Amino acid sequence: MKKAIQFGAGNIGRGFIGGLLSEAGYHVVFADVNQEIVDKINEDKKYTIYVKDVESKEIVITDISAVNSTKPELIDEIKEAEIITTAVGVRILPIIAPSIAEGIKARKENGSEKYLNIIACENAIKASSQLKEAVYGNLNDEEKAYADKYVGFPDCSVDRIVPPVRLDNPIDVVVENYYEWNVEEASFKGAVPQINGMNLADNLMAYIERKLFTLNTGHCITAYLGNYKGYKTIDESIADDEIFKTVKKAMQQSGMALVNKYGFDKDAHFKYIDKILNRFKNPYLVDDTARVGREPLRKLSATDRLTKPTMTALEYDLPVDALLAGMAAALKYDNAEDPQSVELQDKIKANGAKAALKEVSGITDEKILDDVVAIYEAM
Ligand SMILES: NC(=O)C1=CN([C@@H]2O[C@H](COP(=O)(O)OP(=O)(O)OC[C@H]3O[C@@H](n4cnc5c(N)ncnc54)[C@H](O)[C@@H]3O)[C@@H](O)[C@H]2O)C=CC1
Ligand SMILES: O=P(O)(O)OC[C@H]1O[C@](O)(CO)[C@@H](O)[C@@H]1O
Repeated sequence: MKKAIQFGAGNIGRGFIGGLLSEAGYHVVFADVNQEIVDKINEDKKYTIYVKDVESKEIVITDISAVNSTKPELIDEIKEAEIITTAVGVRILPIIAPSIAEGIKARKENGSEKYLNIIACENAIKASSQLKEAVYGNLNDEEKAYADKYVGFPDCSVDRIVPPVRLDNPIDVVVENYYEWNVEEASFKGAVPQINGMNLADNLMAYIERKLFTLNTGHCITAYLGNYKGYKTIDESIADDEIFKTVKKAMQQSGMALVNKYGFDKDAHFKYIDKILNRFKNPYLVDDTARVGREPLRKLSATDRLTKPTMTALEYDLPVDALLAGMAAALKYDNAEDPQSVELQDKIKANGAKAALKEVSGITDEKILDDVVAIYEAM
Protein backbone atom coordinates (compact mmCIF):
# COMPACT_ATOMS: atom_id res chain seq x y z
CA MET A 1 0.00 0.00 0.00
CA LYS A 2 1.29 3.47 -0.93
CA LYS A 3 0.72 5.81 2.02
CA ALA A 4 0.42 9.60 2.03
CA ILE A 5 -0.10 11.86 5.03
CA GLN A 6 -2.00 15.09 4.55
CA PHE A 7 -1.46 17.49 7.46
CA GLY A 8 -4.60 19.63 7.67
CA ALA A 9 -7.96 18.10 6.79
CA GLY A 10 -9.35 21.55 6.01
CA ASN A 11 -10.57 23.06 2.77
CA ILE A 12 -7.44 22.61 0.65
CA GLY A 13 -6.46 19.39 2.41
CA ARG A 14 -9.73 17.66 1.60
CA GLY A 15 -10.84 19.74 -1.39
CA PHE A 16 -7.63 19.58 -3.37
CA ILE A 17 -4.40 17.84 -2.31
CA GLY A 18 -5.83 14.94 -0.27
CA GLY A 19 -8.28 14.28 -3.11
CA LEU A 20 -5.55 14.18 -5.78
CA LEU A 21 -3.40 11.84 -3.67
CA SER A 22 -6.28 9.45 -3.11
CA GLU A 23 -7.14 9.45 -6.82
CA ALA A 24 -3.46 8.68 -7.53
CA GLY A 25 -3.76 5.44 -5.53
CA TYR A 26 -2.40 6.49 -2.15
CA HIS A 27 -4.08 5.59 1.11
CA VAL A 28 -4.40 9.09 2.53
CA VAL A 29 -4.06 9.63 6.28
CA PHE A 30 -5.35 13.06 7.27
CA ALA A 31 -3.51 14.43 10.32
CA ASP A 32 -5.42 17.21 12.06
CA VAL A 33 -5.98 18.70 15.51
CA ASN A 34 -9.73 18.83 14.98
CA GLN A 35 -10.92 15.63 16.69
CA GLU A 36 -14.45 15.91 15.25
CA ILE A 37 -13.11 15.89 11.69
CA VAL A 38 -10.67 13.09 12.54
CA ASP A 39 -13.50 10.96 13.96
CA LYS A 40 -15.83 11.65 11.04
CA ILE A 41 -13.18 10.67 8.47
CA ASN A 42 -12.48 7.42 10.35
CA GLU A 43 -16.21 6.70 10.64
CA ASP A 44 -17.18 7.38 6.99
CA LYS A 45 -13.85 6.48 5.28
CA LYS A 46 -15.00 8.67 2.37
CA TYR A 47 -16.23 12.14 1.53
CA THR A 48 -17.51 14.00 -1.50
CA ILE A 49 -15.90 16.88 -3.38
CA TYR A 50 -18.65 18.96 -5.01
CA VAL A 51 -17.22 20.81 -8.00
CA LYS A 52 -19.44 23.87 -8.46
CA ASP A 53 -18.78 25.85 -11.58
CA VAL A 54 -20.26 26.34 -15.05
CA GLU A 55 -20.35 22.55 -15.06
CA SER A 56 -20.89 20.74 -11.77
CA LYS A 57 -19.77 17.28 -10.74
CA GLU A 58 -19.26 15.16 -7.63
CA ILE A 59 -16.14 13.17 -6.84
CA VAL A 60 -16.19 10.61 -4.03
CA ILE A 61 -12.82 10.30 -2.28
CA THR A 62 -12.17 6.89 -0.70
CA ASP A 63 -9.35 4.90 0.90
CA ILE A 64 -8.77 7.46 3.64
CA SER A 65 -8.29 7.52 7.40
CA ALA A 66 -7.32 10.14 9.94
CA VAL A 67 -5.18 10.62 12.99
CA ASN A 68 -5.01 13.33 15.62
CA SER A 69 -1.72 15.10 14.85
CA THR A 70 -0.98 15.59 18.57
CA LYS A 71 -1.08 11.83 19.29
CA PRO A 72 1.87 9.35 19.13
CA GLU A 73 0.08 7.27 16.42
CA LEU A 74 1.13 9.98 13.99
CA ILE A 75 4.76 8.87 14.28
CA ASP A 76 3.80 5.30 13.23
CA GLU A 77 2.05 6.74 10.18
CA ILE A 78 5.10 8.85 9.28
CA LYS A 79 7.30 5.73 9.50
CA GLU A 80 5.35 4.19 6.62
CA ALA A 81 4.63 7.22 4.45
CA GLU A 82 6.06 7.90 0.98
CA ILE A 83 4.76 11.42 0.80
CA ILE A 84 3.67 14.06 3.30
CA THR A 85 1.73 17.13 2.22
CA THR A 86 0.56 20.03 4.38
CA ALA A 87 -2.25 22.58 4.12
CA VAL A 88 -2.40 23.98 7.63
CA GLY A 89 -1.45 27.64 7.13
CA VAL A 90 2.15 28.83 6.97
CA ARG A 91 2.22 29.98 10.59
CA ILE A 92 1.37 26.41 11.75
CA LEU A 93 4.41 24.86 10.01
CA PRO A 94 6.74 25.37 13.01
CA ILE A 95 4.11 23.68 15.19
CA ILE A 96 3.98 20.48 13.12
CA ALA A 97 7.75 20.43 12.48
CA PRO A 98 8.70 18.62 15.74
CA SER A 99 6.35 15.69 14.95
CA ILE A 100 7.74 15.41 11.42
CA ALA A 101 11.24 15.43 12.91
CA GLU A 102 10.21 12.65 15.34
CA GLY A 103 8.93 10.63 12.37
CA ILE A 104 12.23 11.10 10.51
CA LYS A 105 14.19 10.01 13.60
CA ALA A 106 11.99 6.90 13.88
CA ARG A 107 12.64 6.02 10.23
CA LYS A 108 16.39 6.40 10.81
CA GLU A 109 16.26 4.23 13.95
CA ASN A 110 14.42 1.54 11.93
CA GLY A 111 17.20 1.65 9.35
CA SER A 112 14.67 2.65 6.69
CA GLU A 113 16.13 3.40 3.27
CA LYS A 114 12.77 4.45 1.87
CA TYR A 115 12.53 7.94 0.45
CA LEU A 116 10.07 10.44 1.87
CA ASN A 117 9.01 13.66 0.16
CA ILE A 118 7.39 16.49 2.12
CA ILE A 119 5.49 19.22 0.25
CA ALA A 120 4.04 22.22 2.10
CA CYS A 121 1.01 23.38 0.09
CA GLU A 122 0.59 26.82 1.62
CA ASN A 123 0.17 30.32 0.20
CA ALA A 124 3.73 31.43 0.84
CA ILE A 125 7.08 31.69 -0.86
CA LYS A 126 8.98 28.39 -0.58
CA ALA A 127 6.82 26.98 2.21
CA SER A 128 8.47 23.51 1.99
CA SER A 129 11.89 25.12 2.46
CA GLN A 130 10.50 26.98 5.49
CA LEU A 131 9.18 23.69 6.87
CA LYS A 132 12.53 22.00 6.20
CA GLU A 133 14.32 24.64 8.26
CA ALA A 134 11.87 24.14 11.13
CA VAL A 135 12.21 20.32 10.94
CA TYR A 136 16.02 20.47 10.79
CA GLY A 137 15.93 22.65 13.92
CA ASN A 138 14.72 19.51 15.71
CA LEU A 139 17.38 17.12 14.32
CA ASN A 140 21.01 16.50 15.36
CA ASP A 141 23.81 16.35 12.78
CA GLU A 142 23.50 12.60 12.17
CA GLU A 143 19.76 12.85 11.74
CA LYS A 144 20.20 15.79 9.38
CA ALA A 145 22.65 13.72 7.30
CA TYR A 146 20.03 10.95 7.14
CA ALA A 147 17.34 13.46 6.11
CA ASP A 148 19.67 14.96 3.48
CA LYS A 149 19.90 11.50 1.91
CA TYR A 150 16.33 10.26 2.18
CA VAL A 151 13.95 13.18 2.73
CA GLY A 152 13.04 15.72 0.04
CA PHE A 153 11.27 19.04 0.58
CA PRO A 154 10.12 20.18 -2.89
CA ASP A 155 8.59 23.66 -2.93
CA CYS A 156 5.31 24.20 -4.72
CA SER A 157 2.60 26.63 -5.76
CA VAL A 158 -0.98 25.65 -5.05
CA ASP A 159 -4.04 27.16 -6.68
CA ARG A 160 -7.67 26.22 -6.20
CA ILE A 161 -10.39 28.25 -4.50
CA VAL A 162 -11.94 26.14 -1.74
CA PRO A 163 -14.11 28.22 0.59
CA PRO A 164 -15.47 26.76 3.82
CA VAL A 165 -19.07 25.68 3.30
CA ARG A 166 -21.46 24.26 5.91
CA LEU A 167 -22.83 21.09 4.38
CA ASP A 168 -24.92 18.37 6.05
CA ASN A 169 -21.81 16.23 6.08
CA PRO A 170 -19.00 18.34 7.64
CA ILE A 171 -16.25 16.57 5.72
CA ASP A 172 -17.71 17.15 2.24
CA VAL A 173 -16.26 20.14 0.38
CA VAL A 174 -17.25 22.57 -2.38
CA VAL A 175 -14.56 23.58 -4.86
CA GLU A 176 -14.18 25.44 -8.15
CA ASN A 177 -13.30 23.40 -11.23
CA TYR A 178 -9.91 25.07 -11.81
CA TYR A 179 -6.78 23.81 -10.12
CA GLU A 180 -3.04 24.13 -10.53
CA TRP A 181 -0.35 22.47 -8.39
CA ASN A 182 3.25 23.04 -9.50
CA VAL A 183 5.95 21.13 -7.63
CA GLU A 184 9.72 21.51 -7.97
CA GLU A 185 10.94 18.32 -9.68
CA ALA A 186 14.62 18.63 -8.81
CA SER A 187 14.06 18.57 -5.05
CA PHE A 188 12.35 15.15 -4.90
CA LYS A 189 14.37 12.38 -3.30
CA GLY A 190 14.09 8.98 -5.03
CA ALA A 191 11.68 8.30 -7.88
CA VAL A 192 9.42 11.26 -8.60
CA PRO A 193 5.83 10.21 -7.86
CA GLN A 194 3.42 10.38 -10.76
CA ILE A 195 0.28 12.08 -9.52
CA ASN A 196 -2.42 13.24 -11.92
CA GLY A 197 -2.88 16.97 -11.34
CA MET A 198 0.63 17.48 -9.93
CA ASN A 199 2.66 19.41 -12.48
CA LEU A 200 6.43 18.97 -12.20
CA ALA A 201 8.23 22.26 -12.63
CA ASP A 202 11.81 23.50 -12.61
CA ASN A 203 11.42 27.29 -12.28
CA LEU A 204 9.42 27.25 -9.10
CA MET A 205 9.97 30.83 -7.94
CA ALA A 206 8.35 32.04 -11.16
CA TYR A 207 5.34 29.77 -10.58
CA ILE A 208 5.03 30.76 -6.92
CA GLU A 209 5.22 34.49 -7.61
CA ARG A 210 2.96 34.19 -10.68
CA LYS A 211 0.24 32.66 -8.51
CA LEU A 212 0.78 34.61 -5.28
CA PHE A 213 1.13 38.00 -6.98
CA THR A 214 -1.73 37.52 -9.43
CA LEU A 215 -4.57 35.49 -7.95
CA ASN A 216 -3.80 36.27 -4.30
CA THR A 217 -2.99 39.94 -4.94
CA GLY A 218 -6.25 40.48 -6.83
CA HIS A 219 -8.24 38.33 -4.43
CA CYS A 220 -7.19 40.16 -1.26
CA ILE A 221 -7.70 43.59 -2.83
CA THR A 222 -11.21 42.46 -3.88
CA ALA A 223 -11.79 41.32 -0.29
CA TYR A 224 -10.50 44.52 1.35
CA LEU A 225 -12.31 46.89 -1.02
CA GLY A 226 -15.45 44.74 -0.86
CA ASN A 227 -15.39 44.67 2.92
CA TYR A 228 -14.89 48.44 2.99
CA LYS A 229 -17.94 48.92 0.79
CA GLY A 230 -20.03 46.55 2.90
CA TYR A 231 -20.10 43.51 0.60
CA LYS A 232 -20.01 40.10 2.22
CA THR A 233 -18.70 37.89 -0.56
CA ILE A 234 -16.09 37.99 -3.30
CA ASP A 235 -18.56 37.62 -6.18
CA GLU A 236 -20.63 40.55 -4.83
CA SER A 237 -17.48 42.64 -4.47
CA ILE A 238 -16.07 41.96 -7.92
CA ALA A 239 -19.50 42.75 -9.48
CA ASP A 240 -18.97 46.36 -8.30
CA ASP A 241 -17.50 48.11 -11.35
CA GLU A 242 -15.24 50.43 -9.35
CA ILE A 243 -13.75 47.53 -7.41
CA PHE A 244 -13.38 45.44 -10.57
CA LYS A 245 -11.42 48.22 -12.30
CA THR A 246 -9.04 48.77 -9.35
CA VAL A 247 -8.48 45.03 -8.89
CA LYS A 248 -7.81 44.44 -12.59
CA LYS A 249 -5.41 47.41 -12.71
CA ALA A 250 -3.59 46.19 -9.60
CA MET A 251 -3.24 42.69 -11.07
CA GLN A 252 -1.91 44.20 -14.30
CA GLN A 253 0.55 46.38 -12.38
CA SER A 254 1.75 43.34 -10.44
CA GLY A 255 1.67 41.46 -13.76
CA MET A 256 3.99 43.94 -15.47
CA ALA A 257 6.43 43.51 -12.58
CA LEU A 258 6.35 39.74 -13.17
CA VAL A 259 6.67 40.16 -16.95
CA ASN A 260 9.80 42.24 -16.38
CA LYS A 261 11.24 40.00 -13.68
CA TYR A 262 10.61 36.60 -15.26
CA GLY A 263 10.19 37.42 -18.96
CA PHE A 264 6.60 36.13 -19.08
CA ASP A 265 4.72 36.79 -22.32
CA LYS A 266 2.61 39.89 -21.58
CA ASP A 267 -0.45 38.87 -23.62
CA ALA A 268 -0.52 35.38 -22.12
CA HIS A 269 -0.12 36.84 -18.63
CA PHE A 270 -2.94 39.34 -19.14
CA LYS A 271 -5.18 36.46 -20.36
CA TYR A 272 -4.25 34.59 -17.15
CA ILE A 273 -5.40 37.68 -15.20
CA ASP A 274 -8.75 37.78 -17.07
CA LYS A 275 -9.29 34.08 -16.38
CA ILE A 276 -8.68 34.66 -12.67
CA LEU A 277 -11.08 37.61 -12.60
CA ASN A 278 -13.73 35.26 -14.03
CA ARG A 279 -12.97 32.77 -11.26
CA PHE A 280 -13.67 35.53 -8.70
CA LYS A 281 -17.12 35.96 -10.31
CA ASN A 282 -18.08 32.29 -9.74
CA PRO A 283 -21.60 32.65 -8.28
CA TYR A 284 -21.67 29.04 -7.04
CA LEU A 285 -18.89 29.62 -4.47
CA VAL A 286 -19.99 31.62 -1.44
CA ASP A 287 -16.57 32.98 -0.53
CA ASP A 288 -16.55 35.52 2.30
CA THR A 289 -14.38 38.62 2.09
CA ALA A 290 -13.42 37.79 5.70
CA ARG A 291 -11.86 34.46 4.61
CA VAL A 292 -9.98 35.90 1.66
CA GLY A 293 -8.81 38.95 3.65
CA ARG A 294 -7.90 36.93 6.77
CA GLU A 295 -4.65 37.75 8.59
CA PRO A 296 -3.93 41.20 7.09
CA LEU A 297 -0.55 41.48 8.88
CA ARG A 298 0.65 38.44 6.93
CA LYS A 299 -0.82 39.75 3.70
CA LEU A 300 0.85 43.17 4.14
CA SER A 301 4.24 41.67 5.12
CA ALA A 302 7.36 42.25 3.00
CA THR A 303 7.30 38.96 1.06
CA ASP A 304 3.55 38.66 0.58
CA ARG A 305 0.94 39.58 -2.05
CA LEU A 306 0.68 43.36 -1.58
CA THR A 307 4.13 44.68 -0.64
CA LYS A 308 6.36 42.36 -2.68
CA PRO A 309 4.77 42.97 -6.13
CA THR A 310 4.69 46.70 -5.37
CA MET A 311 8.39 46.78 -4.54
CA THR A 312 9.20 44.68 -7.61
CA ALA A 313 7.18 47.03 -9.86
CA LEU A 314 9.03 50.01 -8.37
CA GLU A 315 12.37 48.36 -9.16
CA TYR A 316 11.37 48.52 -12.83
CA ASP A 317 9.96 52.08 -12.57
CA LEU A 318 6.45 50.77 -13.25
CA PRO A 319 3.21 52.38 -12.02
CA VAL A 320 1.83 51.08 -8.71
CA ASP A 321 -1.15 53.33 -7.88
CA ALA A 322 -3.73 50.51 -7.88
CA LEU A 323 -1.49 48.31 -5.74
CA LEU A 324 -1.15 51.19 -3.28
CA ALA A 325 -4.96 51.51 -3.24
CA GLY A 326 -5.03 47.81 -2.31
CA MET A 327 -2.66 48.44 0.59
CA ALA A 328 -4.75 51.38 1.77
CA ALA A 329 -7.85 49.15 1.70
CA ALA A 330 -5.95 46.52 3.72
CA LEU A 331 -5.20 49.18 6.36
CA LYS A 332 -8.95 49.85 6.56
CA TYR A 333 -9.68 46.17 7.25
CA ASP A 334 -11.44 46.17 10.61
CA ASN A 335 -12.83 42.83 11.72
CA ALA A 336 -13.16 42.14 15.45
CA GLU A 337 -13.12 38.38 14.75
CA ASP A 338 -9.72 38.42 13.04
CA PRO A 339 -6.92 38.83 15.64
CA GLN A 340 -4.50 40.23 13.03
CA SER A 341 -7.07 42.84 11.96
CA VAL A 342 -7.51 43.84 15.61
CA GLU A 343 -3.73 44.10 16.03
CA LEU A 344 -3.44 46.17 12.84
CA GLN A 345 -6.16 48.58 13.96
CA ASP A 346 -4.50 48.87 17.41
CA LYS A 347 -1.19 49.75 15.75
CA ILE A 348 -2.90 52.38 13.59
CA LYS A 349 -4.65 53.88 16.61
CA ALA A 350 -1.45 53.93 18.66
CA ASN A 351 1.05 55.19 16.09
CA GLY A 352 -0.86 56.31 12.99
CA ALA A 353 -1.35 54.61 9.63
CA LYS A 354 2.09 55.49 8.25
CA ALA A 355 4.05 54.06 11.18
CA ALA A 356 1.83 50.97 11.25
CA LEU A 357 2.33 50.31 7.54
CA LYS A 358 6.07 50.88 7.81
CA GLU A 359 6.34 48.38 10.64
CA VAL A 360 4.11 45.73 9.10
CA SER A 361 5.36 45.89 5.50
CA GLY A 362 9.00 46.81 6.07
CA ILE A 363 8.63 49.55 3.41
CA THR A 364 11.13 52.34 4.06
CA ASP A 365 10.40 54.51 0.99
CA GLU A 366 8.76 57.57 2.59
CA LYS A 367 7.01 58.63 -0.62
CA ILE A 368 5.33 55.24 -1.05
CA LEU A 369 4.24 55.23 2.60
CA ASP A 370 2.85 58.77 2.20
CA ASP A 371 1.04 57.83 -1.03
CA VAL A 372 -0.69 54.85 0.64
CA VAL A 373 -1.67 56.96 3.64
CA ALA A 374 -3.08 59.72 1.37
CA ILE A 375 -5.34 57.13 -0.31
CA TYR A 376 -6.23 55.65 3.11
CA GLU A 377 -7.17 59.06 4.50
CA ALA A 378 -9.25 59.93 1.44
CA MET A 379 -11.26 56.70 1.74
N1 LIG B 1 -8.74 27.38 0.80
C1 LIG B 1 -8.13 27.70 -0.31
O1 LIG B 1 -8.80 27.99 -1.31
C2 LIG B 1 -6.65 27.71 -0.42
C3 LIG B 1 -5.83 27.67 0.67
N2 LIG B 1 -4.47 27.63 0.48
C4 LIG B 1 -3.58 27.53 1.60
O2 LIG B 1 -3.79 26.25 2.22
C5 LIG B 1 -3.55 26.34 3.61
C6 LIG B 1 -4.78 25.83 4.35
O3 LIG B 1 -5.88 26.66 4.01
P1 LIG B 1 -7.36 26.15 4.20
O4 LIG B 1 -7.46 24.72 3.81
O5 LIG B 1 -8.22 27.15 3.54
O6 LIG B 1 -7.51 26.29 5.78
P2 LIG B 1 -8.47 25.47 6.75
O7 LIG B 1 -8.58 26.30 7.96
O8 LIG B 1 -9.70 25.08 6.04
O9 LIG B 1 -7.64 24.14 7.06
C7 LIG B 1 -6.53 24.11 7.91
C8 LIG B 1 -6.60 22.82 8.68
O10 LIG B 1 -5.39 22.69 9.42
C9 LIG B 1 -5.73 22.15 10.68
N3 LIG B 1 -4.65 22.41 11.64
C10 LIG B 1 -4.40 23.52 12.36
N4 LIG B 1 -3.34 23.32 13.17
C11 LIG B 1 -2.91 22.06 12.94
C12 LIG B 1 -1.87 21.25 13.46
N5 LIG B 1 -1.04 21.72 14.39
N6 LIG B 1 -1.73 19.99 12.99
C13 LIG B 1 -2.57 19.50 12.06
N7 LIG B 1 -3.59 20.21 11.53
C14 LIG B 1 -3.76 21.47 11.96
C15 LIG B 1 -7.05 22.82 11.05
O11 LIG B 1 -7.73 22.11 12.07
C16 LIG B 1 -7.75 22.77 9.70
O12 LIG B 1 -8.50 21.59 9.54
C17 LIG B 1 -3.23 27.82 3.88
O13 LIG B 1 -1.83 28.00 3.88
C18 LIG B 1 -3.84 28.55 2.70
O14 LIG B 1 -3.18 29.75 2.43
C19 LIG B 1 -3.88 27.62 -0.74
C20 LIG B 1 -4.66 27.66 -1.86
C21 LIG B 1 -6.09 27.69 -1.77
O1 LIG C 1 -5.21 31.37 2.41
P1 LIG C 1 -4.72 32.78 2.53
O2 LIG C 1 -3.28 32.95 2.17
O3 LIG C 1 -5.12 33.46 3.77
O4 LIG C 1 -5.46 33.62 1.44
C1 LIG C 1 -6.69 33.31 0.95
C2 LIG C 1 -6.35 32.97 -0.43
O5 LIG C 1 -6.20 31.58 -0.60
C3 LIG C 1 -7.00 31.13 -1.60
O6 LIG C 1 -8.04 30.54 -0.92
C4 LIG C 1 -6.47 30.17 -2.55
O7 LIG C 1 -5.33 30.58 -3.18
C5 LIG C 1 -7.39 32.32 -2.34
O8 LIG C 1 -8.70 32.10 -2.63
C6 LIG C 1 -7.17 33.48 -1.44
O9 LIG C 1 -6.58 34.51 -2.17
